[in-house]
Amino acid sequence: MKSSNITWHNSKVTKEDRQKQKDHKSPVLWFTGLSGSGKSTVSVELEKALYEYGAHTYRLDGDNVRHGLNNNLGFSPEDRTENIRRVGEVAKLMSDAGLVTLTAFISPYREDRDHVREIMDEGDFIEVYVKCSLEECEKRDPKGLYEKARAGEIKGFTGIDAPYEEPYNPEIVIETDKMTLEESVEHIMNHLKDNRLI
Ligand SMILES: Nc1ncnc2c1ncn2[C@@H]1O[C@H](COP(=O)(O)OS(=O)(=O)O)[C@@H](OP(=O)(O)O)[C@H]1O
Ligand SMILES: Nc1ncnc2c1ncn2[C@@H]1O[C@H](COP(=O)(O)OP(=O)(O)O)[C@@H](O)[C@H]1O
Repeated sequence: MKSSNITWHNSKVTKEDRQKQKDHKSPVLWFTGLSGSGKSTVSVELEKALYEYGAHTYRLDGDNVRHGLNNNLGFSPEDRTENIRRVGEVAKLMSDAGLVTLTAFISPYREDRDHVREIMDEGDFIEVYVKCSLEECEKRDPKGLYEKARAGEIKGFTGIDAPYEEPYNPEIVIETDKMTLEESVEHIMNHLKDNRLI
């Protein structure tokens, strides 16, 4: 809810100043996909590749942010929406700070991802659909959560008894059940270079 007693205070250093200083743009690469699809694995490798390329970057991850900023949120539809709303605002601040910002959240609801897109400056929001079959994600089950969900020990688990709404027009699709980790990272790096973002 907006309060009429809060007024925006402009800085003397602009987002464009910071991008010029860093010699790259500051897009938000929004990784979305099922649990176990590879959001964290790919974004960690991409972060390293961007760093070695000389870009200033930072990565936000669902598992990590839920230990701190969002440690009061669960997995109800409302809590997931609030999780994504908060992370979207933080990612916007990081983009404004001139960082190539990577976010790795299931972010299952189209409406929530579209809201983040809308608050970003034109061209800053790059939706990266980490596509992987539920069958493959369950086979991987890196944290044993699918097994717990199937056993009924976790209720409302994405893909099992909670929905995942696939992106309609993501800027990038990486199929981690068909592409190697290296191929995924290269594909994203090429997209960033081709679009003169880094
Ligand atoms: N019920 C339920 N559903 C889905 N995921 C669950 C759940 N409970 C815990 N976890 C673990 O939390 C990680 C997902 O957190 P996110 O913040 O990315 O989820 S969301 O965007 O709010 O939907 C997710 O991490 P990733 O596997 O990295 O996606 C899970 O390990
Ligand atoms: N081609 C691939 N790309 C990314 N991850 C892969 C690939 N093949 C297998 N994996 C494995 O899949 C799992 C993905 O887990 P994780 O990155 O935590 O996914 P998420 O963050 O989407 O939950 C990891 O154990 C990773 O080693």
